Amino acid sequence: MSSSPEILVCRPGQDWLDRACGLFRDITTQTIQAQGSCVIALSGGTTPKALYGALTSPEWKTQCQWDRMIFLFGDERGVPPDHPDSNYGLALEALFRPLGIGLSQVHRMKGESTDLSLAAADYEQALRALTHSPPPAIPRLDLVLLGLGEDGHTASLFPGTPALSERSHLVAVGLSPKGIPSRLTLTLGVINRATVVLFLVTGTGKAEMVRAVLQSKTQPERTLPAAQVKPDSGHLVWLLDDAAAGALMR
Ligand SMILES: O=C(O)[C@H](O)[C@@H](O)[C@H](O)[C@H](O)COP(=O)(O)O
Repeated sequence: MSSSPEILVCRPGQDWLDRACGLFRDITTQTIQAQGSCVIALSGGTTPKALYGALTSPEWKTQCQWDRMIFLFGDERGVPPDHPDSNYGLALEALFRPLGIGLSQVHRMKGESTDLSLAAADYEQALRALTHSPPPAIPRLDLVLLGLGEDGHTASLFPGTPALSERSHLVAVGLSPKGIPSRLTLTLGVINRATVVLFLVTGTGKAEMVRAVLQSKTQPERTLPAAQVKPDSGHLVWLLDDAAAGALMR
């Protein structure tokens, strides 16, 4: 079991973005120095858009070794890549294209599949092949970026859903709150095996959930997926802006 999470708090906006970019640069550079490449699972939602914009800015884009990175996704919505909700679509437009990252470095989840269970199995197979991790090994990703939902979900692991309790598969089908198969997600086994897990959380809307996950004394890990992210031996970092951290000091 790893030590307790490292919690970093910055002023909102550019301070938070600069700290996020600095962490991304340092983690990827150290990993590439040590092993020649860095396998990263990108998070979804809207927060990554600001991060990608900062990483592709003149200040940061020359500080990372992009050609040594392999990009996976922590989760994907059940939509085609050109849909506005696609996590891959956002990364393609805001990160991969601007940086000229070759699509051979990118492995997307096929959210458009009419059979999400098959898409999950395919992604699991690709993940195992990419990381040379045949069953029963669990791939060790170098960096997993995560966001936090206001209900405590992370990736597409929603409270009380089968994907959250999935222990034998690396990738599962995420159910929408209405119970409709609508997403693909890495499962906790993969996430908790990572060398570094970095939560990127901003805004007052997340403050109460940040406090519930990080400070609650009533065993939040029993119900809140984000509280179940406890890397086995890796490093867990929460990068919060003042707004998201606002309830921690109460
Ligand atoms: O595909 C997704 O929606 C995400 O992976 C999800 O876990 C996201 O990270 C959180 O819901 C936070 O989303 P925001 O960044 O939009 O607040």
